[in-house]
Amino acid sequence: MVAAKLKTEKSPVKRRDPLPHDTKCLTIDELQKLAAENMDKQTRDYYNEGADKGTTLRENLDAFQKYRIRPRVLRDVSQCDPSIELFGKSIPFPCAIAPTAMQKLAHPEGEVATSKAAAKFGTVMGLSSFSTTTLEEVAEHRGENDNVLQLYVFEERHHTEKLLKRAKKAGYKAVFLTVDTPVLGRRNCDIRNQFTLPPHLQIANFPDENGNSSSADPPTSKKASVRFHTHAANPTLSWEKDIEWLKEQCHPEMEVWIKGVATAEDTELAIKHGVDGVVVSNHGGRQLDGAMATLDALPDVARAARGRIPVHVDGGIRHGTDIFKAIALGADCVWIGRPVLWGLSYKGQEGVERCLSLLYDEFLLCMGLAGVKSVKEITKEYLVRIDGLNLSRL
Ligand SMILES: Cc1cc2nc3c(=O)[nH]c(=O)nc-3n(C[C@H](O)[C@H](O)[C@H](O)COP(=O)(O)O)c2cc1C
Ligand SMILES: CCCCC(=O)C(=O)O
Repeated sequence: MVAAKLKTEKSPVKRRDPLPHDTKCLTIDELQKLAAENMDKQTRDYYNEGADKGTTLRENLDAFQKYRIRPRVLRDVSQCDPSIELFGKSIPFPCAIAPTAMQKLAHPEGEVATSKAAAKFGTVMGLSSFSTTTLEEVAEHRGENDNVLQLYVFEERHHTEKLLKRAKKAGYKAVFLTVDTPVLGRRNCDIRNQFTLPPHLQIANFPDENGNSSSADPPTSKKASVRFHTHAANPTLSWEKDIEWLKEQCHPEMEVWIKGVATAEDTELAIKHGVDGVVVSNHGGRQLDGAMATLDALPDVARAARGRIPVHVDGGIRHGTDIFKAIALGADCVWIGRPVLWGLSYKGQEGVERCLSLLYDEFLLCMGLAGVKSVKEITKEYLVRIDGLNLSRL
């Protein structure tokens, strides 16, 4: 009698309606295989490769296998709530869409399809500066959703200034300054394939003097004002010179986050310089090959932040249990890069929804089976680390 009464007093947790199963695509690994069938070699290589020998790309994935979950039982998990708050709004689970460039290579609707999927699902989308759709067009499809703009601060500041004004006007919530790209990582497949955007696609955010969007021309071309080969990397960026400037351009309308932090020292500096949040990232293993896996870097960053700013992480997340482990090691939220591109390539908007939905279902299942009812309950108490044959508590 008492138990029944207690149950009715609980506020019911609104769960997402599950998508009907796609029996060909029940895991992110299957999604990757299905996507590969729809991409040409240049696109597949560009999306999937890591820098140099691919060590960091592999370790981003493998790092999750160093941990196992310590499930607790008899906890009444009938009302699990996987939602969190991001930018002051509730999102269904602690997972958002990382910015990835040139999404029309994956699907003709490109970034618009991703924005629609994010809106329908209710999570935040990160848009790359090097998108094949303008930031305004992407924003038109975001519904009630928040989007953030990933930023490369170019040596010619005026390009960045213009972009920031447009982002503010279009209602972007934050800019994520990518800081792991002072020089461009070595991507051997792209070199071999002589990677370039097909002529019908443009880097849409940077029109040339005649108002035409720039294409990803080879570096020899003089046509475009901003080209990703020449502009993504900016070796001159520094804490002192650029962060203050960026905050002046963005605040108070847009938050300033730093994407690509890996150490406690840089986390301290980020806080000292007044940034609003950090993303532990190594650019999906596409920049410094031999850098730490992001999951290995995360605990140090989270310890240094001491809850003063949010700490997010990306890299190698391919299953709901990976999200659980990242949260347990101190992340407030994770971002996913390649799985979204695979979803896009598989079925456009529907494929991205499928990708998010698979991860959501897996995460919710993991919470229930591990015995936690809310995301804030997920702590390192729920993990053990595997060292050879030994399991150690954290
Ligand atoms: C094809 C591709 C393009 C990317 N483009 C950008 C970009 O324009 N800006 C950026 O900051 N990060 C970019 N990233 C990195 C992602 O934002 C993210 O850090 C990474 O993909 C996370 O790892 P995951 O792919 O294993 O999830 C890109 C990643 C990929 C795979
Ligand atoms: C070439 C740099 C822009 C896109 C990017 O960040 C990536 O491919 O990782």
